[in-house]
Amino acid sequence: MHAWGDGALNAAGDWRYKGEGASNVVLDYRGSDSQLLGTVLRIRKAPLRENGGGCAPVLSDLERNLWKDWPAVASSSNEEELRHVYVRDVMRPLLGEDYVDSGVCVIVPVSRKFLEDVSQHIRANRPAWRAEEADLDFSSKNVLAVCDHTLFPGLANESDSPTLSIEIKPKWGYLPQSDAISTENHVKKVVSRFAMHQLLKFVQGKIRSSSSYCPLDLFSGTRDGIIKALNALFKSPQNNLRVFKDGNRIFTGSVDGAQDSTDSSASRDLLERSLVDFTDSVTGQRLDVLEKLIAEILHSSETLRKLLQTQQLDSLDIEGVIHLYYSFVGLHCPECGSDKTGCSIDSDVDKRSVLFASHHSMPADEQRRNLCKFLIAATAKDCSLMVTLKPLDDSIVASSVTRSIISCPTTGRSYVYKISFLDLDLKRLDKIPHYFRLDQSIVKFYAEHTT
Ligand SMILES: O=P(O)(O)O[C@@H]1[C@@H](OP(=O)(O)O)[C@H](OP(=O)(O)O)[C@H](O)[C@H](OP(=O)(O)O)[C@H]1OP(=O)(O)O
Ligand SMILES: Nc1ncnc2c1ncn2[C@@H]1O[C@H](COP(=O)(O)OP(=O)(O)OP(=O)(O)O)[C@@H](O)[C@H]1O
Ligand SMILES: [Zn+2]
Repeated sequence: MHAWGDGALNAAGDWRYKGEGASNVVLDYRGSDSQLLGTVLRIRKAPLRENGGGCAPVLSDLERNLWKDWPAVASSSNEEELRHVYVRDVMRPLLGEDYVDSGVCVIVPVSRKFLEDVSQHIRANRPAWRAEEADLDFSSKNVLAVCDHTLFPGLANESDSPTLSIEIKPKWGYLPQSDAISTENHVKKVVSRFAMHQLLKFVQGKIRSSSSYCPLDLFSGTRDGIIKALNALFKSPQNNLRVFKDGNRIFTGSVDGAQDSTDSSASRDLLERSLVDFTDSVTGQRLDVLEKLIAEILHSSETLRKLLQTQQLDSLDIEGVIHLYYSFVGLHCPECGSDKTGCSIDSDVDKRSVLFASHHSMPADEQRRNLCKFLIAATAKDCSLMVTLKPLDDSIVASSVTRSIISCPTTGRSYVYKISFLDLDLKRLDKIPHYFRLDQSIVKFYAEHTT
């Protein structure tokens, strides 16, 4: 990767808006320095209105204690270093070295002027609702430079065939079964978190219609389940699916300002047309072919299984973890039923009071390790997976011997592909009360509106 010197980032105009989430804006390089092609910058955002949910720039004393099993994480001195070492030391060993490229991540110093220029330059490309909520964090001294996973660096010059990238944000792939879940919230054990959250998002006006995508299908371990999930994602991409062609976003959902669900058939038609040089099939069938091809790749790979295992590190559920949190931070637990249920005749409440008392009296180190597992799982429930493919033609056969190759189950055409995880940021300890409130809102709202 490029040797970044002081002031390597001067020309804001060389960097193009590629996308953003709640916390970061990502730019790809469009300038003339060939060494920077294939690099993206990931720049932290800061909320425009302080909403009380903002994070401290680096770890608090409590968090340093929490993460002490990973010394480089605990001693991080700035946000970019924290992100980098958390991916390298915590997430990469869990998800697999082949799919997490923390090795080619560089922390690059930036000036305030560069960040301000970039902010101006990308304004028109940002979805209005994102721009109203946050701008770049102009106080950042560094940004992260990482590999652009929508491209195959090195293969671009060898072949004219297009590179396609499918980015999926899978969300929660399992149903929690913890004893800490109250009887009144039993629905959590049978309905996916994603489906329940859709209802709340719809009423809050965050989505225009409910998606039929079910993460349980994606993580089912079956080809048919994966195809069913992909089919629903293409019909209702929301913020769970994006497609890039040669690094340019060509398909997305409402989060990026695109039409959603019932309106997305027009953009699906456009996508079909963009696939003309990618699959060997006729119009009307290309998306089907693509879905089966992606399903084949995901089914034959260990990535979804590893991701699910990492999500399942949360075995106590937030209804159990909230008690560990209050003990760990040394505050009175406002959620605990133990002081309110003395006269209860409900045996579920009694049983759970005993369970929560045992959470509060758990040895501090065990509490700490369970909190770490919960937060690691939270990262795995929010990250994205990018599958990038390129038709394998004679010009790249020779250079692809060490790469993964898949044969399309419908057409037999061969593709070189890679799978990468994105957005493996650390979730902060002080977000746990928010997780509890959100969980309760989602499940209560769902229960009220479906019974
Ligand atoms: O809480 P959730 O499940 O809604 O997830 C949030 C995401 O909402 P989603 O439901 O995927 O649309 C949310 O995504 P959007 O902003 O809705 O695109 C963020 O990814 C957020 O993470 P962070 O604040 O960047 O650390 C996510 O927060 P975390 O829960 O991962 O901390
Ligand atoms: N290394 C990369 N290569 C190519 N595209 C990327 C890369 N990293 C991020 N992107 C694009 O930028 C978008 C935003 O990045 P990212 O998911 O890291 O933001 P975030 O704010 O952390 O997201 P979230 O809202 O999930 O917390 C991604 O959805 C993806 O489309
Ligand atoms: Zn408690």
